[in-house]
Amino acid sequence: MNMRIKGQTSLEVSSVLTPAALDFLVKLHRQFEPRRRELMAARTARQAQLDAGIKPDFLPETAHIRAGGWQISPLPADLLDRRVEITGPVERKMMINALNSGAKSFMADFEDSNTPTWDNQIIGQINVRDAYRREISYTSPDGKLYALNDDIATLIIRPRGWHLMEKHLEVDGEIMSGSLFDFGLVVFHNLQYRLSQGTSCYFYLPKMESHLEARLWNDVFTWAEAELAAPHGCIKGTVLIETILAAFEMDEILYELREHSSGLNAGRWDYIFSCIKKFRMDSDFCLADRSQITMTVPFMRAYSLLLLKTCHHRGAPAMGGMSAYIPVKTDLVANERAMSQVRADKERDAGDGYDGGWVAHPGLVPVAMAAWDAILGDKPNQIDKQRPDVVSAAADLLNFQPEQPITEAGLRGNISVGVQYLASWLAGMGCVPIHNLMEDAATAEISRSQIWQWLRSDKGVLVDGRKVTVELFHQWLPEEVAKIEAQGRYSATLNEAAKLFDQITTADEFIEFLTLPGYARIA
Ligand SMILES: CC(=O)SCCNC(=O)CCNC(=O)[C@H](O)C(C)(C)COP(=O)(O)OP(=O)(O)OC[C@H]1O[C@@H](n2cnc3c(N)ncnc32)[C@H](O)[C@@H]1OP(=O)(O)O
Ligand SMILES: O=CC(=O)O
Ligand SMILES: [Mg+2]
Repeated sequence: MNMRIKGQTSLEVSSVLTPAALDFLVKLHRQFEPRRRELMAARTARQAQLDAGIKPDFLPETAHIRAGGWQISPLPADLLDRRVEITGPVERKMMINALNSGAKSFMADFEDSNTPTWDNQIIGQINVRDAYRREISYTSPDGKLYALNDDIATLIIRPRGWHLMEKHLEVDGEIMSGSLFDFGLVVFHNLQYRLSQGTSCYFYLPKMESHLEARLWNDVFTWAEAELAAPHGCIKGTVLIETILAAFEMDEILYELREHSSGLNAGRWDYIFSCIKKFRMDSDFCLADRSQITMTVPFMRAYSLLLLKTCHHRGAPAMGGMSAYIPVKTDLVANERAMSQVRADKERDAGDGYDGGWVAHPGLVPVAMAAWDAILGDKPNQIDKQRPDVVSAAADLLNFQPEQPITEAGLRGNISVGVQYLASWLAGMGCVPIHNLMEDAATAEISRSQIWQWLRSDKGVLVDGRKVTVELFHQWLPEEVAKIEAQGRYSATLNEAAKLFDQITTADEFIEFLTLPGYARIA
């Protein structure tokens, strides 16, 4: 077997990377890595078209799929009611808290909220394995014991996106895809066990840009089922629609995965990032401060309603995304503001027809539950609620408003969030509270890509008339770093984070994902 483990070895590593598991990963790599590479090259080619001013539209070659009367296969019983889904990194204590939170389902995250250090990936796999078997427990340094309740959330796993690699494992001299590594280990160690318990392995599939990428996931699922002697269609995947290009291919994505589909989710934060990234060279494109880009601005509303309509037409769950507001322990007024923001967000999604939505924190489960209970009552979901009234044309999806205000506070906020998040990420924590909001890789991407774009666009002008320039950025970057330093946060990684933030913001070429140069810097 031509394979090399480049990460540190330990008892934990050997318990995950057993000879049989490695054999499975090697086969998975050989089978699918060439197609993954082709699809990454196709992303680059598509970007060149966008840079040349060719606007995305619904695909003419798949019109027959959009017009067809097909539906996705029936859902398993434990995916019928997902009215509240909690999410969080694959950290042991948090996984126990999430499973016990009262939410119907829990997305354990190897992606946006996780720094993919070797340790996090391997320990995360152990935590997932123990959670599936209900053998997960934890004692905190101060002696508090964590164990599972009788009634726990259904576990759903989010592997890394197609662009991320696992540099600690080489097959035939090539480093392995992070998606295939995460997915492969989860199903290899757990699928047969889950089936023996009358359930299965369920996934969230992130950051796809086309239905051909969904076809690759579908083929990976089918291959894994055959290899592990599991019934075809038992693995299920919910696709995050979190890129502007995928919004034009929602029917096609559901169609590709129709025997493995458990619906779509409106991944709002990466979606906003994707809009900025894909139209970065469009002189007409510019978005206002990050705080202004809410779910009710025209292009976000068009996307969220189209997702809902598409899912229900195909008998698929439509899952809402995440408000970034989190409980504020130290300030009652700020806490009540956060709760009412989350309440409004969930009530809008539930009222529109969504079948459930994400929360970032156990303290938000009751608020979200109340919003869906009020609409659903005893029904598990509202997939039967059709939305023929929704018409989201290409022009609606591309109606990028508002362009203003861009403010000093918005620009400084983006610098502060970007640097703090990178400092945390480099220290191994992929999700943190900053300025009382949940920040993860997707929200931080918005902050840094906005500045890149404002620097280059004629429209990148502050409300007071000042143009956003490299000089202004270089004046405010050290000022914001000094404020973070004064709070004593992230001292070990702050300088490196500030340097990296400066590089990716001022680089001539747009860096596709901040986690790519970030990954080169972690062990
Ligand atoms: C764009 C996207 O991709 S969204 C999906 C990715 N993002 C996420 O999954 C968000 C996950 N959330 C989190 O990581 C955290 O809630 C944060 C970082 C936002 C806030 O963290 P903190 O400020 O440390 O939370 P806080 O101190 O209030 O935590 C209180 C308790 O709740 C637990 N907790 C907080 N969030 C979660 C969670 N999402 N899942 C499980 N437990 C949680 C903490 O572990 C802590 O437990 P303890 O009292 O037993 O020690
Ligand atoms: O993954 C979710 C998002 O909003 O991004
Ligand atoms: Mg995302």
